[in-house]
Amino acid sequence: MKISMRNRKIILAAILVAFLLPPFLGVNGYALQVLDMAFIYAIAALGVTIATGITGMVVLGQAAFMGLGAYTSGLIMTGTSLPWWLALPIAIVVTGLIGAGLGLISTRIKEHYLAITTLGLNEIFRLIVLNESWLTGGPFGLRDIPTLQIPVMGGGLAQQHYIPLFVLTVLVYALALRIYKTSFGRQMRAIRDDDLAAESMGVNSRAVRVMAFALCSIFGALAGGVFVLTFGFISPNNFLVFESIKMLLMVVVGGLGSIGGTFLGALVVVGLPEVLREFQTYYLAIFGITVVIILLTVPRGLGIIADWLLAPWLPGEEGNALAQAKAEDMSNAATIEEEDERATAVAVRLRSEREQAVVNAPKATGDVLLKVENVSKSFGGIRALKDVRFDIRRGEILGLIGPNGSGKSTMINACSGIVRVTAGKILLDGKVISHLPAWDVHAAGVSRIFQNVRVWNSMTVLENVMVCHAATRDTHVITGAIGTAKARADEDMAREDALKALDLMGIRHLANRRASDLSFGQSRLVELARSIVNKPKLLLLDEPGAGLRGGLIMELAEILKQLRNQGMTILVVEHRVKLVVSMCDRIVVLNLGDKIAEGSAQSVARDPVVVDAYLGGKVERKRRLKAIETTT
Ligand SMILES: Nc1ncnc2c1ncn2[C@@H]1O[C@H](COP(=O)(O)OP(=O)(O)OP(=O)(O)O)[C@@H](O)[C@H]1O
Repeated sequence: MKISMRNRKIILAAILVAFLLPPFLGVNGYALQVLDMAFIYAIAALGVTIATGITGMVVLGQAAFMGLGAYTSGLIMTGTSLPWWLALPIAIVVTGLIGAGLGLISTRIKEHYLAITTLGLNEIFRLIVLNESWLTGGPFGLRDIPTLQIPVMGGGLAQQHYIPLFVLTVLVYALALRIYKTSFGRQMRAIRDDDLAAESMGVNSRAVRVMAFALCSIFGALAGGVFVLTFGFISPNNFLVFESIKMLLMVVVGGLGSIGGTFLGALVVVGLPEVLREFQTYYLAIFGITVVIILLTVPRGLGIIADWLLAPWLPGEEGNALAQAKAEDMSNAATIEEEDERATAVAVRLRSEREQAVVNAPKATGDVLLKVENVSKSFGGIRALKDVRFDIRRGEILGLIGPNGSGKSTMINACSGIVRVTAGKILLDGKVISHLPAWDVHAAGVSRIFQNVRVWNSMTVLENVMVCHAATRDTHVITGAIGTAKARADEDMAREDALKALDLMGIRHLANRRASDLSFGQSRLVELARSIVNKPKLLLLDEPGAGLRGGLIMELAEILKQLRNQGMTILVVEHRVKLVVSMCDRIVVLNLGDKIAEGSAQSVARDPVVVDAYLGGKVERKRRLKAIETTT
């Protein structure tokens, strides 16, 4: 049974209202205190979800950020006469700045090294707090910090804080959901799915990682500050490495990367051990077994429930892919024959459009757009490129061919900023780009597709294309989340252009489909749409026809010609000689890293050096045989 988005909103509203009821139903103070704790941890764990689940950096030091926020606000309140509403923001800013600084360092560390490094943060924090006892109270902690009294809520502190804490948690989660959908959220997810593809599509992975780290620490500091206001006492034991691991467990139980799931994960990890306490010495073992059962039965964690409920606020019509939605997608998926028919129809449409447009098409000016000047690239002892030089003229399609291992992909990677050249330089419009990071090369006007399809699988097709649009790239995470008029206008522009690019590829109908559910050919077209949405000056294509069938190859050739007619310059690596000859104005041939020929398709095809390189010495052997035959 499919429940509509409207009904899901109603169910969620009912659940939220139910959460407000316990203080009015006579629930005891201890249970309320456990729930208060769960809300605080839910806020801190959300930081881990942003850094680890959404951006893909394994952060195991969240307890240290939580402690930093707690101690900073506690010290301000006890040491000065500043009220909590000033102490808390100061603690958040201080922790956020420290988090951003650590984030800057962490961009140089990846995967498990980052996990180990951030694990060390807990110990560094603990030792500082223990040793600087003149300030922190050492092992005895900070006592008698003024708690937040809200007498109007009635009852003890746990009761007084319950509703404000729940409302704060809902607001923080709503903010995170907004960030998730903004340009910044898309960039975080693109980095997690495939950082190399993200960087070469213009995402400044360094800046995004630093900001994600800062956000993680800010959520930790907020939780720490609220912890102080709720309990009025902190000690190093509240922020041990075990707490960081507990928060990671909340994120995993909640389904890595699921915002709503993190809340459920926090409820389970904080609440379940308390429920199981009656089993005394066995309660932790039972808790562990329950968590394992949850993860075995629902590998995507409790996020599967939360994402279903939050689908109206998640990207794409269906939110995160549920089994049901996936099944529908599969049944809607086109058969191979239908796909071929559609591709052929698009190719025919594009051809007739091109024939009509060709009269008005901007002519190739012939001036040099990209200059490859004596470029060499070595990988250890392997010389992938040796002193290669050629030009790409504005408005042409230049083919780059050569046998396997001749250096074609390396050349494309060098032109797109993914590999640094060992010698020589590459200039775009007279400016050197070979020393720039990939995202700056993209901003300069160079876009690309990869030899193996590299779409961002967890995102929708539309989001895949919108990530690459420059208009929203610089939108700040805060203005994006607030939704200022400019941020909204940029977002609209990016969406409109992305839909146009999908239209050109004939796949607009797939806009809300998750990229992981696409066929190979469809993914290729998404990659192409992604690479042209920013209207690049130069498009680099590394074997765009690889893995495509007849109809799609025809469509691809038509699309490329169409793009050329619109004034785009294209460098294409392709093995299919027929495709190269039909598309390219000129061809450059590489062999073992050397440029061995350059010219029109016909002249290159007749060049004996090229034929020899492709046939591996057969020409020479034939010539010798012929010489022997004539002499005998
Ligand atoms: N990252 C790398 N590390 C080490 N060697 C590399 C790396 N990338 C490429 N090479 C080597 O450089 C040479 C050129 O490789 P490249 O992938 O550029 O060739 P290609 O012409 O694109 O080949 P193919 O047509 O098979 O894709 C090969 O010998 C390859 O093994």
